[in-house]
Amino acid sequence: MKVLITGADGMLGRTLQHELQGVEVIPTNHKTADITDAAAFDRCLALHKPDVVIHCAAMTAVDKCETEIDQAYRINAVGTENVASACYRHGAKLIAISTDYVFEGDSPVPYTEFDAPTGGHCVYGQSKWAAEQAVRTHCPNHIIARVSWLYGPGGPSFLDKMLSLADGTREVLKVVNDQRGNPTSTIAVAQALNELLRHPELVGTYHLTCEGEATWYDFACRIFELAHVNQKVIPCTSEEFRSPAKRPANSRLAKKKLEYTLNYKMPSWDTALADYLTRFYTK
Ligand SMILES: NC(=O)C1=CN([C@@H]2O[C@H](COP(=O)(O)OP(=O)(O)OC[C@H]3O[C@@H](n4cnc5c(N)ncnc54)[C@H](OP(=O)(O)O)[C@@H]3O)[C@@H](O)[C@H]2O)C=CC1
Ligand SMILES: Cc1cn([C@H]2C[C@H](O)[C@@H](COP(=O)(O)OP(=O)(O)O[C@H]3O[C@@H](C)C(=O)[C@@H](O)[C@H]3O)O2)c(=O)[nH]c1=O
Repeated sequence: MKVLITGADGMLGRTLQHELQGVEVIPTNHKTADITDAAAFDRCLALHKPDVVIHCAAMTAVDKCETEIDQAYRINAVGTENVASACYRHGAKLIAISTDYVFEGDSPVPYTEFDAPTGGHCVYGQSKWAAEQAVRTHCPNHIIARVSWLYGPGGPSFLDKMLSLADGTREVLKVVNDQRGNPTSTIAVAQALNELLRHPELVGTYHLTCEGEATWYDFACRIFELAHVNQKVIPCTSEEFRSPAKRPANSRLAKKKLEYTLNYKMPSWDTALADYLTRFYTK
């Protein structure tokens, strides 16, 4: 099976290049397959004839999307529309990576695959929601895989930011404690995608996030604890730590589809984080 990856030089794309098993991987990037150029992307699929496209390419700088709105929609929404319609024309299954930020975050319980997002409060989430709708409209043979709070080899991620901020120059770090989600390793996502690739009959929306929940503050504390970094962290509200983009208060995703169709369990975020730091972190 041939699997073409868009945005393969990004954090998730790089992990997928190493961790996908038993398939031929065709990595593409901005230069070899610019998703905003519909004709060029179509030619790319005509050339490689993949069975599956894993679509990772996106504009992921959440705060930057607030000011560069056209660019966010050009890449995330129109780019995905191009990928979806090319997949349909060339008979490739599309696995499109989406995000917890498509939800508003005001539910008191984790969101399931059967809850309807609105796009949330920020431009990044809204443009990714437009991307999801483009996938559903233009390529019936698809999986929309929502992931969240990713970290992985080489970053960039919240984990990398925390470890670089803890350089001994700051007495305390303030981290928000009123946004709750599922910190997720790109390796755990790759393993779940391996399982989905073994089941070409499966379609629709899937949540692929690690089990268990944390606030960004909990996540930061555990990163420092497991990495044996001595950094004081204090909890704050999102009002105190002001950012241009409004993130969801509740980003937790329930993994009902993995349970119903494959009986597959994602690892706990704590175990995945410990494994990751053991493998990839050196002081
Ligand atoms: N990081 C996270 O915490 C989360 C990510 N996601 C989703 O997962 C996916 C992968 O994210 P992640 O790996 O972290 O993101 P990265 O930002 O690390 O990687 C995205 C890649 O897409 C590339 N790209 C941007 N524009 C284009 C374009 N026009 N044509 C081709 N490639 C392009 C970027 O290239 P360049 O650098 O050259 O612009 C980059 O290599 C995305 O869809 C993201 O929305 C979902 C939830 C959480
Ligand atoms: C750096 C820093 C951030 N924060 C807060 C800001 C924000 O509310 C939260 C996370 O900040 P970040 O900007 O690192 O993370 P952010 O870019 O919002 O992460 C998101 O990225 C996109 C791509 C996704 O799809 C999401 O799933 C999610 O992973 O932590 C602090 O409280 N203290 C700090 O020192």
